Amino acid sequence: MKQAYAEIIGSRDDLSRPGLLDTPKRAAKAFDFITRGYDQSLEEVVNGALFPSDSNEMVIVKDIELYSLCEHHVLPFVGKCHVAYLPSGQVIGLSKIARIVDMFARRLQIQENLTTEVAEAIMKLTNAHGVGVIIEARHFCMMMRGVEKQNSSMKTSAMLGEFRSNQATRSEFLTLLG
Ligand SMILES: Nc1nc2c(ncn2[C@@H]2O[C@H](COP(=O)(O)OP(=O)(O)OP(=O)(O)O)[C@@H](O)[C@H]2O)c(=O)[nH]1
Ligand SMILES: [Zn+2]
Repeated sequence: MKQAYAEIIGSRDDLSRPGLLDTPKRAAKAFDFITRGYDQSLEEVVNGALFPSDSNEMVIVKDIELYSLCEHHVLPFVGKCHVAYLPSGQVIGLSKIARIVDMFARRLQIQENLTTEVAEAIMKLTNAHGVGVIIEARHFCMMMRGVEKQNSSMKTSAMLGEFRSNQATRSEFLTLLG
């Protein structure tokens, strides 16, 4: 990876100037970090944090900040993720929802797939009656280059189980999000 960065940066600038000497190494380390989701698995991230519970009321975790990379341009898209689920006999550790979002975000992604992957993972793990995920994000490939729109954002949702089949559940989610 370091070699590849040296080639890319060297094609535009003088790699031997002091400011750039360690840049391929740093950039490789940074890329490794921001794509570390490839090295993680759901089991490892959740670490068994599922707890029996009789609660069957909606749980919402909102405003989970999100940093991902678009798979088309390898530029960041940045925003917020909101996750809701209807427990069925067990609840998941609160922080694990954010960890699951991070695991899928720290890969090359498109926003639609990221949204669905988070929803399906939580559904599968918790066996919930339903899961709803909404992501709103700004894409640097639309801001720094290309069409150069600074203020547009993209909103995507994935509704599974009761969030898809039951209009009242979906409405409660959207209302509670405010
Ligand atoms: N649906 C979707 N599209 C995305 C996402 N991230 C980037 N894109 C789009 O992917 C498309 C790639 O289009 P291309 O025409 O192949 O690439 P391009 O010439 O760089 O396109 P422009 O960005 O329009 O300059 C662009 O329209 C991007 O806006 C995403 O998360 N979801
Ligand atoms: Zn892009």
